[in-house]
Amino acid sequence: MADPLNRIQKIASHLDPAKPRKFKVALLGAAGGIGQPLSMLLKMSPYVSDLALYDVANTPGVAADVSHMSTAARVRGYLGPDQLGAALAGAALVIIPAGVPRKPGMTRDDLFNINAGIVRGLAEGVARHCPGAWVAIISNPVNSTVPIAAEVLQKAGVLNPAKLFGVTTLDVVRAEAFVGELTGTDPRDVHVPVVGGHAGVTILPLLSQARPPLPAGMSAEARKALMGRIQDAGTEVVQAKAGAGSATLSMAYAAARFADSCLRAMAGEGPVAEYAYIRHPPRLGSGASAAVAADLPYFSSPVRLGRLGVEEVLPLGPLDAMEAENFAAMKAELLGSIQKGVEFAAKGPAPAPAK
Ligand SMILES: NC(=O)C1=CN([C@@H]2O[C@H](COP(=O)(O)OP(=O)(O)OC[C@H]3O[C@@H](n4cnc5c(N)ncnc54)[C@H](O)[C@@H]3O)[C@@H](O)[C@H]2O)C=CC1
Ligand SMILES: O=C([O-])CC(=O)C(=O)O
Repeated sequence: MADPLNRIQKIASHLDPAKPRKFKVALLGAAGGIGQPLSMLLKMSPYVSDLALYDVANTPGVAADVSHMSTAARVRGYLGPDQLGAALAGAALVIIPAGVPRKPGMTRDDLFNINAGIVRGLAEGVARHCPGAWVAIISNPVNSTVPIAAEVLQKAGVLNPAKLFGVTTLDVVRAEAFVGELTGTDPRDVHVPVVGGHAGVTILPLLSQARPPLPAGMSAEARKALMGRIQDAGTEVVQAKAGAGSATLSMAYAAARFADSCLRAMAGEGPVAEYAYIRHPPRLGSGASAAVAADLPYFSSPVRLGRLGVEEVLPLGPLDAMEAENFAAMKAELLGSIQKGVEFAAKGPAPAPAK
């Protein structure tokens, strides 16, 4: 068990009293199924000085409601494109869950036609109003929306791949929950790397690296079924909600956890270990990550976050036969989704000017 005094000293040695420890966070899509509970969780964060809640509908009510919580973060609501600039100005972290969710029978890619344009417009706003911010994209299909945002930021000359993330934390959270249930362990003590992308076969849980390990007697079929459950967990929720949307509460939990990692890293408490869908290489990484990058320009990877964003991309570690087979199977789909996003950003109609 870590010595708490050592931990405090380690944190203190990273802290620079001249550097800020609280930050403005802008949440775009704040009135939605994810946005509302995430607003509440962000209002509880000790790292948030200002919480800007932006949406095209209903933000005055959400902001009024959340602002009555007796925590320190100052809350303001922003409604519609005319107020996007004010919501973003000064933001250190922008979280984007804006867009439509799936209904039963749809794939995440079926959301592309609507959500691609939404993310492009909001990324334009980031480029104009807070070009140095960290940007965390939740809107699906994440495998394509992150490349779209990257292209928009690149065109504007402000892309820093170390600060652009697709949020895949929900996949990690689910793997922790399911492995915890299976092994009778508190999920907070479970560690399962989940890499790749955020749709079906592109979600690759590395169960061979699970801690605690899966039961020794677990059959290959049972391991495959567990991998399949993690990959299809989003669909499990979509079907259970039967037309009323997709995961919102577990996603808000996952996004709050990812935001906490980003803010702790910004505050100088790094290195903070995370998984996120990033453009490779955000920095010159290890040999292993460079090898991944050669084939797949975007990949959800184990990373270490510091003040400047992704400071290190860690190797994936050894894959067993089932994982290696899945890795090979994901490549074509992931590359296709990345290409679709890049082409959309390059060829699509010019976005409406962000205000
Ligand atoms: N990355 C992940 O692991 C997950 C991603 N998602 C995705 O998150 C997205 C949001 O899901 P929900 O919150 O359930 O949907 P929702 O429909 O409940 O909320 C979306 C919100 O976005 C707002 N919005 C639409 N266009 C906008 C714009 N141009 N600017 C600002 N706000 C805008 C809507 O007014 C609405 O309040 C979906 O695309 C969903 O697929 C959902 C769960 C997990
Ligand atoms: O499945 C969906 O459409 C929403 C999502 O990304 C998830 O729950 O992982």
